[in-house]
Amino acid sequence: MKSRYLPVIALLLLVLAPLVLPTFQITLLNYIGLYTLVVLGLVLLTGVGGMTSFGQAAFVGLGAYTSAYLTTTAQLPEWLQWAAGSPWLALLIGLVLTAVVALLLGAMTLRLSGHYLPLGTIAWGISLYYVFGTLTSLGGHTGVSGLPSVELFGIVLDKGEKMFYLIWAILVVAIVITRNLLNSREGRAIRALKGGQLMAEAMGVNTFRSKLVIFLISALFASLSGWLYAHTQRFVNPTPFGLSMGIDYLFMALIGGVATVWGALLGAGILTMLKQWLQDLLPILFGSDGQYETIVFGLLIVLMMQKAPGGLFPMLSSLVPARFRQRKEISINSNAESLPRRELPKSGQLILEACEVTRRFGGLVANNNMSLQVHAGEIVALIGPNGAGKSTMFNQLSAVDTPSDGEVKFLGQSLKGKTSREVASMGMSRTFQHVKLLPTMSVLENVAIGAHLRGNKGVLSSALHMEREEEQRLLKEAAYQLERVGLGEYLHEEAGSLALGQQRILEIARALCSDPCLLLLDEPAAGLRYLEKQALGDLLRKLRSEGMAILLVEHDMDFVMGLVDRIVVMEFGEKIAEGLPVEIQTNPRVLEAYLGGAE
Ligand SMILES: Nc1ncnc2c1ncn2[C@@H]1O[C@H](COP(=O)(O)OP(=O)(O)OP(=O)(O)O)[C@@H](O)[C@H]1O
Repeated sequence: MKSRYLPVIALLLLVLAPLVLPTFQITLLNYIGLYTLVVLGLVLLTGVGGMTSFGQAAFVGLGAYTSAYLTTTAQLPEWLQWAAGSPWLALLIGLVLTAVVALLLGAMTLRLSGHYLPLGTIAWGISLYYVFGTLTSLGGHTGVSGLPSVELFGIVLDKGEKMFYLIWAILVVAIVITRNLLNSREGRAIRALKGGQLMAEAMGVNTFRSKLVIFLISALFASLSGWLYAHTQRFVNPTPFGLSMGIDYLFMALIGGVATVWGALLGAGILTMLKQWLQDLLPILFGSDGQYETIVFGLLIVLMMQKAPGGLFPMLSSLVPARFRQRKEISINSNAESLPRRELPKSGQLILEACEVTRRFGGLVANNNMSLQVHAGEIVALIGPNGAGKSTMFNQLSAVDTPSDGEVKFLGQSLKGKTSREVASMGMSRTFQHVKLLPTMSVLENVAIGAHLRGNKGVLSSALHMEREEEQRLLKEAAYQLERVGLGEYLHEEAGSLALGQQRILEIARALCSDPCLLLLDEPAAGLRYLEKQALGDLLRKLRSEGMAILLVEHDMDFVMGLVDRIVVMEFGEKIAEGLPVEIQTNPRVLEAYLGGAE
C-alpha cells in the first residue's frame, strides 16, 4: 500500500469513529485528541528545541478557566461584557491572554540553561495552578460548572460524539501547521536550537527568538486544548492543570517519541489507554484499597524508557521495511529565481582589521596584542603550534567572543558590542574547528541554514506554507553551493553520515550560502584526502579571484604554502611573524618555534 494513502484512510476512520464506536470509546478518543494537542507543543519545545517544560498543564488551565469565567460569570466587569457568554470570543481572549503570559514567562525563563529551565517551568506551573485554585471568582477548588456548549455552523456540540469532530479537526490542523513549520526556513532555525545554537547564531539565526516562538506555539496549543476540554466537560476545577498533569504530558511525549509529531499521538494514546486499563484491571487483582496503578504505571514507564529511550514511535518505525521508511527527498526547483548577490568590495580593499587584540581567560593570556589585516581578493593564513591561540583569535574576529582589550573592525565598523548574528548579516561567515552541524538533518538542509538571512518569511507564512517560493530559492542556493564544493551527490544524505573531511567541506558550503565577503575557515583541510585538498584549494583560489577575502587557520603546511598570499604566525598568543609564504618558510623564529627547525 502506498504511504500517501495512509492520511486519507486515517481521516476516513476519524469521520466514521463516532458513528460506530460506543460513547465510552469516543470519550477516550476525545481525551487522546486533547492530550495530543498539548504533547504536540512539547514535541516542538522539548523534542525539537531541547527545552524541558513541566508547566504545560498550567497553559491548558489558562485556556479552560478563561472560557469558564467569561461564559459563566453573571456580572462581568463592564469592559468585558462584550465577550460574555460566547465560547468563541472566550477562545480568542484565552489565546491572547496565553500569548501574553507565555511571552512574559518565556522572556524570564528561556535564557536559563541546564536544569534551571525545567525548575523555572515547575515554578510558574505551580503558581498558575494556585491562582486557579484560590481565586473565588474562579470557584476556588470547587471549580466552575455550567459552561455552555460550543455552537458551530448552527450545530450545538453538546455531546462527546459531536465535540469529537471539533477536537480532531483542530488537532489535524495543528499537526499540519507544525509539520509545515518544521520544514521551512524558520523550522531549520528551530531545529538548530538543540545542539547547534552557536553555529545558528553565526549563521544569523536569532536563537532566543526561535525559542520564544516555540514556547509561544506550545502554550497556544495547550490553551486551545484547555478550551476544548472545558467545553467538552462543561465543568472545570484546578486538578487537571496541576504539576502532576504537567509531568504526565512530558511522559506522553517521551513515551511516544519526543522528537516526532506522530510520537505525540502515539504517546498520548498509549498513556491514556494504559491508565484506563490499569484502573480497570488492578482493583480486580489487588482489591480496591490502595492506588496500585500509580506504582505499576511508574514501573512501566521506567521499563519503556530503558527499552526505548527515544520513544516508541522511532522504535516501531525501525521495524517497518526499509523501502517504506526512506526519507522523503526535498525537491529542488532548478527554475526558481536565484537569490540576489552581495556586491563584493573592490580587490585590495581592507575588509578585516584586528587592532592589538588581547583575550585573557583568568590568568591565561590566549591572545596578546594581536594585530592583523585581511583584504578583499586575498587569502591569509593564521598558523601556529597547538594552543597558540588561533581559534581564540577566530572567535574574537567573528564576535563569538569579546576581546579583553583592543578592537576588531569589519568593513570599517568596530565589532564592539555586536553579536555574531549581526556580524553575519554584515557579510562575515565562518566554519568551526570542531564541526558544528545537525547530524540527523539532510546535507541540503544543513547548508540551507547558511542562507537564513537571505530569506525573510516568518513563522505564520511558514506554518501556512505560504513561503514556498522563497523556500525554493533558498534550497536552490544551498544545492548550488553544495555542487560548487563537490558535495552535489550527497544532497539528501544525513549530514552525520558524511566523512569528517566532507563535513568540513559542508561547513564551507553553508558559509558560502550566506553570500559573505569574508570567509573565516578553521582548519578546512583537516581530514581531507590529497585530491579533495586539491579541489578545496581550487575552490578557494576561485573565490579569491571573485574578490572574496579569506582568512584560514590550518596545520597542513603544504596546503597553506601553495595557496595563501600572506601568513601570520602565532606562538603563545602572540604574533611572532608575518609575511609571504617564502619569507615565513625561511624565518628562523618560525622555524624554531613552529616548525621545530625542520625544513
Ligand atoms: N574558554 C576558554 N577558557 C579558558 N582557556 C581557554 C579558553 N579557550 C581557549 N583557552 C586556552 O587558550 C589557549 C589557546 O587556545 P586555542 O584553542 O585558541 O589555540 P589554538 O591555536 O587554536 O590550538 P589548536 O591548534 O590546538 O586548536 C589554550 O591554552 C587554551 O586552553
